[in-house]
Amino acid sequence: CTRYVLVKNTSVRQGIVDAVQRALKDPKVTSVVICGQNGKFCGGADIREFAGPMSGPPLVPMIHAIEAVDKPVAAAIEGVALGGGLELALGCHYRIAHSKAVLGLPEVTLGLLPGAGGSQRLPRLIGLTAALDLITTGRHVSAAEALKLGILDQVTDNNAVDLAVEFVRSVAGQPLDSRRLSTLPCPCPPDVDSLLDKVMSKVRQRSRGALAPVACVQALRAAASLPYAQGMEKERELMATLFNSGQARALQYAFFSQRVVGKWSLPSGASWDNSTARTISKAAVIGLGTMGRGIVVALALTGISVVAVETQEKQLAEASRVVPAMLQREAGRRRLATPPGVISFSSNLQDVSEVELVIEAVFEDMSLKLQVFKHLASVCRPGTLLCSNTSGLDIDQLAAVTQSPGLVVGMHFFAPAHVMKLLEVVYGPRSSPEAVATAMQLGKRMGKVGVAVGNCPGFVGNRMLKPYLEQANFLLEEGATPQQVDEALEEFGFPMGVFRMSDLSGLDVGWRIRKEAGLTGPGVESTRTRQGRRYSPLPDQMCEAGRLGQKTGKGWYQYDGPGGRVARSDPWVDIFLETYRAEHGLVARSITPEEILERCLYALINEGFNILQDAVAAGPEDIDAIYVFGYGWPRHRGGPMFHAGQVGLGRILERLNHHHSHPDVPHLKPSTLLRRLVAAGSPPVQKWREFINKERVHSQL
Ligand SMILES: CCCCCCCCCCCCC/C=C/C(=O)SCCNC(=O)CCNC(=O)[C@H](O)C(C)(C)COP(=O)(O)OP(=O)(O)OC[C@H]1O[C@@H](n2cnc3c(N)ncnc32)[C@H](O)[C@@H]1OP(=O)(O)O
Repeated sequence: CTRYVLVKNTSVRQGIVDAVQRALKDPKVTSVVICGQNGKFCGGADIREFAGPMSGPPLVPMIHAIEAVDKPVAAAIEGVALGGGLELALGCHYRIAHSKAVLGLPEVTLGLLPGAGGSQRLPRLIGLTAALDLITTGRHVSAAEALKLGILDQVTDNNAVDLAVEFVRSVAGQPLDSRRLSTLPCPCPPDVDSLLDKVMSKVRQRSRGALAPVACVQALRAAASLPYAQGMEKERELMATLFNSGQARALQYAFFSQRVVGKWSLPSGASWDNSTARTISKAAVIGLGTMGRGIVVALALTGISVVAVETQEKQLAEASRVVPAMLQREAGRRRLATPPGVISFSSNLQDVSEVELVIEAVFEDMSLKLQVFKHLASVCRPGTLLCSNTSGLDIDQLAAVTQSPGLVVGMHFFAPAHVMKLLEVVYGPRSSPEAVATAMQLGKRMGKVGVAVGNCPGFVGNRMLKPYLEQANFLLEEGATPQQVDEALEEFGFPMGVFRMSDLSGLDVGWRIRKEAGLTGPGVESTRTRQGRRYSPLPDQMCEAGRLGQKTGKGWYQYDGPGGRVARSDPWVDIFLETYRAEHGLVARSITPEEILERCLYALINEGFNILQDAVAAGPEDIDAIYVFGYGWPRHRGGPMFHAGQVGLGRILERLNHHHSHPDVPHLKPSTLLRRLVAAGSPPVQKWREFINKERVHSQL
């Protein structure tokens, strides 16, 4: 056995082709092991290569050549075998892995399918049913599961390369025909067509307009019904369509955005690589409503000891009963044998005196939060980090009532907090880099996508949501129905339209915020202009009528009683809207889905540009990650700012100008940043950060 070292600076693909050819020609070589460097087999193709023409030997013939070799070839899998990496391993005759290795074909998450033979070889190896699951979800599997599925031949806790070498030596000279997956039939269940139809309708429903999952099922149908060569032809055709689709570009952008946001920076120059995070082992959560309970579970799942405090006895009793069950369920879902963290419940704020970090999650009311922060400042030992789960209140105001404002940050979770991936980490002008670094690191430990954002009403996500909701309400005034608006947004790819979503979260949430802002409530005149701007009192009137959404069984839709989930249109709402329009002298007009999308989405995007201009978000990737991970923006559309680039900034500007000039559709004044970008020739989204920084230096923003 000779070890050929792949020369650095040569592309991996070229290196493999050369090494295999040399091994073939070398009579001393009886068998071949392909392994990776530094304990990692292969994470797949370099996604950045997809942006331009791919150079070097193509993967498909390379894998065919390996499969055709007449000496046994084994893949020794350590670390990861993902995408093209697993496809390469499938071309080998044997696969041997370390027990900690992770395998998968995640191409679907990048808008692609396993296009180097994976869609044809995997079902031939593990059967159509299991391959459909792995390929349409892109999920990663452990070595143990891969062994059970038949992807792997052996798994070891010791050195996988040594075992693979020993193994291929032992099989040298044995026939290899049955090991060449391309030559095997695809094991299928008897009712193959009905299985494929069922999976197709499931992925269509789940993926809401995404092309790749559908193409994956089509490729697997080919594997089930066609000879290998024709199946490969189908795989190539489907891959070519996906490869150049906007969706693949959007999903690949989303992959990198998720990683870019981890490299946070603050306007002060502090950043992820020059700030030190504290490692938290004891934390407290104050307030055990829906959000607080989810946060307790999220913390406990990371192994942190949590003091869970609730001063209302009834709420405390309920939380003490519900939270352990939630923890157990979530630990089971994550396949953890026992939940690692310890939770203690208390009604006494004094009990948080020994923790290193507190997350306040009480009712969204500034005076209450100020009271809690004052109390915490007196109870906690010096140096304790104080965080608020506020969804939009002023972090700086909270920091001002403590002795160490530098140790105060926002940690804005999204419901349910133990499930949703997004975490907005909100820094105020006085938040220290250490506090931001600690909150970001804690978020990462909880498996969240943390995004550092500046302090302004609503931060990033909810600030952008405001103009979106506002336009949706205006559209109702002008003649649309809640169903029409929701259908347009769901067709775009949102899991739920704006009105169905409002019904789910409760209409009273926004009502309370508007009351606090003095926009509605006793003594406020019922006009369509408030505080100098067009205002729609429609959602307030719904609340006044007791229609708070799903919880009351009635909202923009009707449900089968309080807590019902299935939304049905409600003639009451139609009459309510007609009466409202008549009272205000409004004449309903017909509104197209295009107008609904432009008015709602471009309003939201425009606010995104304002946020970038105000340096509340460091870059477009931050906004896009927030919308994809927290607000249901369809991932295959990249995020609102990426989408703006795909539509064309000139087009967005033109449509905003159009709607803005309409006398009854104000608030859509295009942002200065959008205008400056268009004037600069609409650079791609990846260049906006640089552009904004330059504009700022030259005081153009
Ligand atoms: C006319 C057109 C005709 C078209 C016809 C086309 C036919 C062409 C056929 C082509 C066939 C191609 C087939 C192959 C496809 C693929 O392989 S697609 C890629 C599949 N692989 C993946 O999706 C894996 C992605 N990566 C991960 O899941 C994780 O990164 C990891 C490997 C599990 C490691 O995780 P972790 O340790 O947490 O590190 P990260 O922070 O995630 O990553 C570290 C840095 O590495 C960068 N990175 C990771 N993977 C890739 C990648 N595949 N490509 C490029 N870069 C990658 C990541 O961005 C991080 O970078 P920094 O942020 O700069 O540190």
